[in-house]
Amino acid sequence: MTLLAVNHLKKEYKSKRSTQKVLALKDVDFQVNEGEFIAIMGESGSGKSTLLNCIATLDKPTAGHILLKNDDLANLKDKDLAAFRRDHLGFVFQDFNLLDTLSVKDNIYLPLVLAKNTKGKEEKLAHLAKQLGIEDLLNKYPYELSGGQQQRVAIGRALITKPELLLCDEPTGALDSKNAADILNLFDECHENGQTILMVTHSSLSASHAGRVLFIKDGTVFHQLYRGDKSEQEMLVAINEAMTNLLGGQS
Ligand SMILES: Nc1ncnc2c1ncn2[C@@H]1O[C@H](COP(=O)(O)OP(=O)(O)OP(=O)(O)O)[C@@H](O)[C@H]1O
Repeated sequence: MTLLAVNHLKKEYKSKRSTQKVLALKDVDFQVNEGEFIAIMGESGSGKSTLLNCIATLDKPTAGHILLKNDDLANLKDKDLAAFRRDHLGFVFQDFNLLDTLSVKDNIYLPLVLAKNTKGKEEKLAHLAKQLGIEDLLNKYPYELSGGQQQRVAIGRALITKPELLLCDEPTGALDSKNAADILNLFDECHENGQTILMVTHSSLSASHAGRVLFIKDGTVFHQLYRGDKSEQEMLVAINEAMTNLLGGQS
């Protein structure tokens, strides 16, 4: 079943200083099925973050539509956007974005507290903490943790509401290769548990964990690569080939 439909999305930015316009997205069109793990790749400036921000309702498209479970995001009123994000989306960013004044436990609880939906929070936390391997960290503070540990906590915070869609922007960008691999294995597990994931990344290695990779160029999806029966290693080779052929050598 289609969870997310991005229909002919266009986003134009008007420059503040000149009358020139920047066409960040020209015509982006794709669908995401429930349970898919999709990576979005493209050169710097190709519009990946713009696309993610539009899906996250943090930015408004100039034209086109985004539908989550057939509901058009354009119909959401500004005052309802924060609640929409809280109730339907999970976010994982490159720089973790945890609150240093809250313990790990309270960081993870935060979306439930904001949604006034704290019933059964202890069981939810216990389940996630086990899955994420952070059971011993719950009473610590973010500044006491390594980058990899902080990202685990951020994933816990993103997943505690059981969001329909997990949006990730360079989730391994600030991590060393060992921690990045651990986080990617966690995404694999989440995916196996049925979580739908959309991940923007520059990293072929990260993208090789996805079931499908969308390559963005000139404001459109100009190529898609399906994992199919390929191993991670074979997918990595295929992604690097696609990048070399289609983007002109970016790795
Ligand atoms: N708020 C803005 N105002 C004006 N132009 C913008 C704005 N945000 C993005 N752009 C422009 O839109 C285009 C796409 O930017 P975007 O950040 O989406 O690219 P990206 O693929 O995410 O790049 P990177 O990989 O470097 O993060 C770029 O030309 C950028 O300069």
